Amino acid sequence: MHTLHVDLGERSYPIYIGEQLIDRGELLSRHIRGKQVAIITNDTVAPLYLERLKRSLNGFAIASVVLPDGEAHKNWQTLQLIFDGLLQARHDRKTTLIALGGGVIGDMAGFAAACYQRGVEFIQIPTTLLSQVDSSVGGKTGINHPLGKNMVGAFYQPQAVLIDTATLKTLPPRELSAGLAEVIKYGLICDEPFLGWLEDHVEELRELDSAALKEAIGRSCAAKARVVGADERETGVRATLNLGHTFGHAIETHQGYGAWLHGEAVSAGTVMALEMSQRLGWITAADRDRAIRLLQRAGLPVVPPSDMSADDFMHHMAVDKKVLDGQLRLVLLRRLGEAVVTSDFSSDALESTLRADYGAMAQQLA
Ligand SMILES: NC(=O)c1ccc[n+]([C@@H]2O[C@H](COP(=O)([O-])OP(=O)(O)OC[C@H]3O[C@@H](n4cnc5c(N)ncnc54)[C@H](O)[C@@H]3O)[C@@H](O)[C@H]2O)c1
Ligand SMILES: O=C(O)C(=O)C[C@@H](O)[C@H](O)[C@H](O)COP(=O)(O)O
Ligand SMILES: [Zn+2]
Repeated sequence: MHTLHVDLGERSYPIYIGEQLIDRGELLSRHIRGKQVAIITNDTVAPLYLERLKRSLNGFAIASVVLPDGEAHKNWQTLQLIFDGLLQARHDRKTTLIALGGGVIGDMAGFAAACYQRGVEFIQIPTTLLSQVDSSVGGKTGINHPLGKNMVGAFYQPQAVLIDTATLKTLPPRELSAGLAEVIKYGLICDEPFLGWLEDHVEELRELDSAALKEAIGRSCAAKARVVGADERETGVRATLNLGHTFGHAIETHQGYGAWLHGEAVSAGTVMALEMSQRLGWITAADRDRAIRLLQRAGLPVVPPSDMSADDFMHHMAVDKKVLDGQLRLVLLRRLGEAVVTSDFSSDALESTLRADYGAMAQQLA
């Protein structure tokens, strides 16, 4: 087992990475204050891992809340089911919520923990690649609004993150690829050597090679912990973790939550951010194409949905959380391995980015 730390003063916590950690009850127990535990999961993950987790929490009074699966359920109605379950089981202020699942479960369970009786503790047990490399770390919790992605939520840090890499063995390949979009993001925004490593190991990752997975998850979590430790509430550098997300969230909202996976939308959005960075003369066409090729090799879409117009993008991007005083800010690349958050671009540059022929670009590189 490998342990990393998110350094946030009194809100600091460990990230444990290893195989079969779900069975390590003694590790989890260190982070549980009271006698009550509520496991929040969904109807896909529950049959796979819920009983094992319950067994390893021997001695605690355990309630479980099994939610309907999917991004389309990341909303108020589903959140209410968590509160219903906690109240029905008479959970008090010393209860600990455990999020067992992907990013949807982690974001919702974390938000429920932030709200229930004005705040109870929670632990993340992420079971998708995306949640292991990104969403379980950093304390962004929340739900979607029909008008915008993750528009209602709270910054609320977990007590611990327990990453059992063996859970990835049951993950569908499409979901694994979606997670790779966020892994590649770290290379692009802050770690160019990692990008080179990913170019050498992307096939191994897709084949679930355990050494490669451990390396990719460890390096991704270390990057995320570093950024979050420097800027917990996104007043500066943390916004670089949003590379590709302004375009990507527009895709997710416009297509209907769940039609495009988050990682898929981030991948196409990253291509748009690369294109814009190239149009501004910050990266070369060769840099852009290098990154697009890696996304393609990861099994990710690199072309935005054909039914989305430039106006559709502008409409959804206007509610992005990085918009300040009505001004759109985007995460772009100064070079591969260095991101900036900027509003320093002309409307022409944005317009031509939205109208670029991504289909032709993808075909040429495939
Ligand atoms: N809080 C953050 O910092 C942050 C960061 C990135 C993404 N997110 C959010 O995370 C969500 C996406 O997360 P995701 O990609 O994990 O999607 P997800 O939570 O929908 O999980 C993907 C699918 O995999 C299933 N699944 C989970 N673990 C499994 C396993 N081990 N075996 C088989 N199936 C399994 C799920 O039931 C689901 O069907 C989005 O809502 C996104 O906004 C949040
Ligand atoms: O942790 C962060 O900060 C991120 O931006 C990570 C993103 O991958 C993630 O999708 C996040 O939920 C997006 O945040 P939002 O504030 O744009 O909703
Ligand atoms: Zn993301």
